[in-house]
Amino acid sequence: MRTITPLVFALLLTACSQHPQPSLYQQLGGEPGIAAITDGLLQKIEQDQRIVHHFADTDIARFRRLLAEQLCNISGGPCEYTGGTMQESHTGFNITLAHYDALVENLIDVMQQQQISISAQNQLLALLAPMYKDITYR
Ligand code: HEM
Repeated sequence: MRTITPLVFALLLTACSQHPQPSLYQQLGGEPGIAAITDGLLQKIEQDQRIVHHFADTDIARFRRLLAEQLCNISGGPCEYTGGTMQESHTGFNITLAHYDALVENLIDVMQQQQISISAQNQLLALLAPMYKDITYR
């Protein structure tokens, strides 16, 4: 018994350490979760007078597809992002930091409504935050 107990303990420890943490993609609800976040964000943008004008000439179906691809890709999901770079896609729109903050505020509201954990929300926001340099004042 004395020799078996440490062995069992070691095996249990190994099993625990090999149990993977859910990826951010999984924490966001996988493909259906990201589809719901994207749709929710589009609805919020549509109602937000601070930023809706930027999308007046945008092909919304294409934007929806590319945004979902990008959220899937950066959160570790099995998707390829097929859109343009953030810099080229946002050039000429005169997007300010206030516009950027408005969009992020909408995204947080949507994630809150979808009951995404605060930890997962923060992980996604941390991935998006550095993009502001490529999106604003272009
Ligand atoms: C974290 C922030 C953002 C992310 C991740 C993001 C992501 C994207 C993606 C993936 C696209 C499609 C790229 C393509 O057309 O190839 C796009 C396009 C676009 N984004 Fe953003 N975006 C962000 C912030 C903003 C903000 C703050 C605004 C304005 C308030 C904005 C306005 C637009 C517009 C108008 C388009 C469509 C451009 C067109 O019609 O060709 N985006 N964005």
